[in-house]
Amino acid sequence: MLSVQGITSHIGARPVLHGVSAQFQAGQLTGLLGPNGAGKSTLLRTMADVLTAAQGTVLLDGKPLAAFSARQKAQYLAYIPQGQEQVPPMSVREVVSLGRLPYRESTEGAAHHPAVTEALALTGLTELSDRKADQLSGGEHARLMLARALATQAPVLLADEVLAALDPAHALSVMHLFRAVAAQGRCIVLVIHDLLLATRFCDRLLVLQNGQVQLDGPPVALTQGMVQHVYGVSTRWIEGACVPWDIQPA
Ligand SMILES: Nc1ncnc2c1ncn2[C@@H]1O[C@H](COP(=O)(O)OP(=O)(O)OP(=O)(O)O)[C@@H](O)[C@H]1O
Repeated sequence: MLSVQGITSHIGARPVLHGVSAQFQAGQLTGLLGPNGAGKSTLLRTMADVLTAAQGTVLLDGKPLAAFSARQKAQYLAYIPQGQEQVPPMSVREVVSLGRLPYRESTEGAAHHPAVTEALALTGLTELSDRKADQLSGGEHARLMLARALATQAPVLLADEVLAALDPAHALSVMHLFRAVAAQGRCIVLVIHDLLLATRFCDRLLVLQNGQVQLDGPPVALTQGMVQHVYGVSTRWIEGACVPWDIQPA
């Protein structure tokens, strides 16, 4: 559904990605892992067409991104950037309804579109629908951004560290939600630092280090040696999930 071929990126003179290639299938939840500065957000932004690579191609259903109009891309790709985005002084429901913009629905129609109501329910925001969006807590804001992305009904969802502000219950609920959304046939790429949740919930892990792919495979391929090599931490596997255990002595 979505693939990157030989992506090489520079930010200023600094090389960030070096010939990254990968394929992301419909119905698959991929965890994009790697240490701080590895290039995960840069790769995601390139796939979202926010950044243009110096070399390489991003293909959607086999066609280069450039072959799609801006509106087609907005209908096809939902992107949640890293960090807390400033939201307009609108209600939670109205901000989620902005996810319908690529379809040019009327403001009134969009606010009551079934996809908006469903996205609010799936992210546990129904009761906050009428609250001012700029008055939410960090975790509620993260779920709002996810709800707006889900309201697009885009077949590809690119999410950058959406779990960072979530408490354990909401983090688990969002991972279950991603699984359910992937089961509908959507393609999800999630930048994630939580090894336990990544190995427990993702179908596949793509691990970047210094702008290069270190691993592309199922969660079980993330061996203790690989984690030690990439992050410098020791791990234990508990019930099929990789748990960071201690920092390796330098
Ligand atoms: N606007 C920018 N100007 C200069 N350097 C940048 C810029 N954005 C990113 N970089 C650099 O590019 C490299 C990759 O950044 P990127 O945000 O892709 O990493 P990441 O893997 O997402 O990291 P993190 O886990 O910390 O979010 C880093 O060394 C970063 O400092």
